[in-house]
This record gives sequence, C-alpha cells and structure tokens, in this order.
Amino acid sequence: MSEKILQIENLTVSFDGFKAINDLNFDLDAGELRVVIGPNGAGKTTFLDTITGKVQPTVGTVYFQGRNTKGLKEHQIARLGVGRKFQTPRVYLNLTPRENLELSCTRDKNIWNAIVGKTPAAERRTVSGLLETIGLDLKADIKAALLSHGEKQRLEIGMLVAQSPDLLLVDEPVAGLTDEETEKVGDLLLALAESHSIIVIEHDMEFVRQIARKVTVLHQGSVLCEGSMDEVQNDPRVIEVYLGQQEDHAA
Ligand SMILES: Nc1ncnc2c1ncn2[C@@H]1O[C@H](COP(=O)(O)OP(=O)(O)OP(=O)(O)O)[C@@H](O)[C@H]1O
Repeated sequence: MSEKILQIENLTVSFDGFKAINDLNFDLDAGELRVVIGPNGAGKTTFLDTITGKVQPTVGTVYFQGRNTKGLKEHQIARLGVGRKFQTPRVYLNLTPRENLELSCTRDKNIWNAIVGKTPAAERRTVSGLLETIGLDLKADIKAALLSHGEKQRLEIGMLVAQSPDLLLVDEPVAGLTDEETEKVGDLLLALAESHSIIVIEHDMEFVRQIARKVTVLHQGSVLCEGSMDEVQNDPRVIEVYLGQQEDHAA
C-alpha cells in the first residue's frame, strides 16, 4: 500500500512571529504506523493540532486523503476520518467500559439510548469485539472509575476506534503508565496498526522501540530525520539534539 493518507507540504505555523512549525514536509502511507519523537518544544503538539484543524497553517498545505483541509473546522476534519486521542483519558467514569464504547459507536451520540440499552445488535457485536481487542472484556461491566490508568488509556483508544477513523492520532499514550501497562498499550497499537493508519507521538524510548517501524524526528518545527529506530538513534544530528537537551536540563 503506497497510497498516501496524509501529505503535509511546506507547512509553517507562526505564533506572533515565532515559528512553532517551520517549513515542515511529511507524508504517511495508508496503513502505516509512524512514531514522531522530538525534544520538548520541537512542535509535536502543534503538528497534531494542524492535522486536526485546531490550528490553521500560516503557510503550506495539509492534504488528508488527497483533500486540502484548509479552512475546515475540527469537527469537519474529524468527520472526514481523523480521530485524536489526547494524553489524558477522557472516559465517562460513571459508565462501564461497554457503555463508554456504545456511546462512541452511537452515530447520533444519543447518550440516553446508549445508557438504557437501545443499542442496535450490529453495534453490540462491534462493542464486544472492541472490548476483546482492548483487553477489557472481563471488566466490561464495572464502572470505568475502577479501571487502572493504563486500562483507561486502552478504553479511550477503543472509543476512538469505535468511531471508525481512517487516521488515528495518539498523543503520548503511555505517560505515567507502569512497564506492564505500557507494553499492553504497545501491543494494542500494533494490533490496530494492522487495519488503521496511525501516528503516535511519544517520549518514552523503550515504548518507541517496542512499536516503531519508521520514526520521524522533529526539531525546531522541522523534520530533522526519518528512518528505522536504529537509524535515527545513531544519527549524529539526533544525538546532538537530545544530548544538547540533557545538558540544558543539567545546567
Ligand atoms: N498558542 C501558542 N502561542 C505561542 N507559542 C506557542 C503556542 N503553542 C505552542 N507554542 C510554542 O511553539 C513551540 C512548539 O510547541 P509544541 O507544544 O508544539 O511542542 P512539543 O514538541 O509538543 O513540546 P512538548 O514535548 O514539550 O509537549 C514551543 O516553543 C511552544 O512554546
């Protein structure tokens, strides 16, 4: 599959003259899992914000499935098939994982119908499958408030998938998780990568090593380099950027 799901050309995003993204070029094949890393302030969040329409390009173009997204609002881009998972879980704590997933599947988002069980049979089958995929089938009917942080992260990833996006944007999914929970989130993303295009932003290098096929390194709003984990780790420019950052912290 070499069809591009996302193409970003000569993108610059300026905030009061400061270029958070600076002439960035990036593309993603349909079906690809890409990890984006970079030191603090490299522009990773702004990069995602521009894809989702939260931020508009100052210069340059974002094409999603060949369509220029300029001027589209966040909800319009979401409807085109871009789903975003934020860093902190946003699940309904008083509902069960099953109910949370049912709500996400419900096209018209009619909360009442989902709660009182008026969920169509096809949707219930999807929810059961999703509960298994995210490893919460045994905890499907307890309140989400009782789930661990890692389980909540997996639930929210499931809720995103329930909306059938073509592109999943996942922002630091393992921040604050135990090693075991981190590995489970990694396994989940690898399983989802078999049928979705995914961009993951992450700081945790162990996790990046677990899931990464191709890695993009951002620095000062531009792509510094791209390649396999081994290639980027041994790239002198990447070493310099990360070592420089460690020295800044030590100072
Ligand atoms: N709304 C804004 N107004 C002004 N400057 C901003 C705004 N948003 C981001 N920036 C600046 O743009 C740069 C890139 O920020 P961004 O949050 O995209 O980086 P990041 O790579 O996600 O960083 P981190 O890893 O720390 O989250 C930073 O210097 C930040 O201060």
